[in-house]
Amino acid sequence: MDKKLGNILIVDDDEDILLAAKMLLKRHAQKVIIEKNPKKIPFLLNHDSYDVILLDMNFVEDTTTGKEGIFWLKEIIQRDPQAVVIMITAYGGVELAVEALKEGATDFVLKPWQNEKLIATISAAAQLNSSRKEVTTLKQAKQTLVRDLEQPFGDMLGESAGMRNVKAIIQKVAKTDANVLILGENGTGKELVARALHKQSSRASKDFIGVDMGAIAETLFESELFGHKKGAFTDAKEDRIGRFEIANKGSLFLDEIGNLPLNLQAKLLAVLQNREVIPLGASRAVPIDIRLICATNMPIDDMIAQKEFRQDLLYRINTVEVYLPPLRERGEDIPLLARHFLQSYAKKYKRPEKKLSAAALTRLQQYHWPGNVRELQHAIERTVIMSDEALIQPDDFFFLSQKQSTEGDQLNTLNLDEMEKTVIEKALQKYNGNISKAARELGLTRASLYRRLEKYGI
Ligand SMILES: Nc1ncnc2c1ncn2[C@@H]1O[C@H](COP(=O)(O)OP(=O)(O)OP(=O)(O)O)[C@@H](O)[C@H]1O
Repeated sequence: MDKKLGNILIVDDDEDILLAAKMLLKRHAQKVIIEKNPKKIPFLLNHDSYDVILLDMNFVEDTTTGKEGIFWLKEIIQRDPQAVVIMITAYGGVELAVEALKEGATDFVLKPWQNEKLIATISAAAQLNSSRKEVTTLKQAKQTLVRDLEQPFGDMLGESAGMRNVKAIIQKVAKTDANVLILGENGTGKELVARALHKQSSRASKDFIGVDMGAIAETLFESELFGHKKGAFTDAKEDRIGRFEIANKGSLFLDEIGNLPLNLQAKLLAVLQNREVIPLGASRAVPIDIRLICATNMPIDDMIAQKEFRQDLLYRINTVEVYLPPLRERGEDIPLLARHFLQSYAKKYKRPEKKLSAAALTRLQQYHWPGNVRELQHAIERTVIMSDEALIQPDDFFFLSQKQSTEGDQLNTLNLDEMEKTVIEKALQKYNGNISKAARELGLTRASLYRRLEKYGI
């Protein structure tokens, strides 16, 4: 028999009613839970989720006014505004029914009930519940998609040997379903490559869903990726679908994969092997069909040697590897990128288009760009806003390293890590410890800056 009524909870202080309802409904429902004592309602709500709740209007303490029923109805709705509650009463005056409906009840049945009528009422309520769930799921999927669409995403520029190599790999693998791992420092264009892979793949008409593992609290990784059922943990107030499910049939981009803790690496590996996810608190697995693209700026081979990253997971995610060289190693791309950013920011800020003097260009090519293309982009953006001249001169650019030298506070090391640490400290000093401002100045995301603070113990 089709158990389409789902999970039903019945709360009534009349044991005969409870047993009769259970006998009748258990043939149509997946599970029927009965309870005599309404005070158990909070406990029951915390421990399971119900598609429909049948609630008596009158309990022994207050037999006719319906106040106790309304009180428990409010309790239920407060805990779960989506709950579908049908009130039962033998004293079902119209007024009481209307009051219950106003308080959020879905429907009303009178005792003694006709079996067919009761089933029809519950069936309609269960359908309403599943529509509500569907709407919530769609809303969540839409929010994620809108966020992704809002991300700036343009063409990938660059004619250096390094960039030509990157574009050639993209062309070869985009059409396959091979898992791709993109390696490169922050701001080198890893996300751009991931999007290009999706755009040129057979999944292009489906979704590209990105997850920045560096920006999610460790405790939320699992629910974010795999989803959860209501009640799976304290804050799980409603079902939530994970990014794997949202990306189904499309591409899933896991940025900063090096941040995934070891226990979750094992779970991710199982998902990739079995091609299905089990949301937290769920008993059934959901099949998934995604193309996985991962990226990291971390030295993944060192992490494997240190046993911080699983070798077997690396083999799963790096069928093809794409390496993005840092901008300082592809200086010939700088003029092209700089002109492109000059043009787009002039348009964005409605400023007349400026040109770069030869000296300014040389300066850009000599700088070491720790924040790579993102830093160049921000440097140009600032110049477009600040400079009034049509021809941009070297002094129109502000770099952290320039500031240091004019302050007589030069870096006395050529060790990249030490340089980076010093530059980060300077940026924090400049902005009185404001992470967002320092990150923006450095051309890093907040998450990347946090990781570096941890790395250097700042
Ligand atoms: N080759 C390129 N052509 C044009 N724009 C680029 C190029 N590479 C990077 N960008 C731009 O630079 C910025 C940073 O790129 P992206 O976010 O892809 O870098 P990332 O390596 O993923 O950074 P992170 O490691 O910090 O997440 C974006 O605005 C992107 O559009």
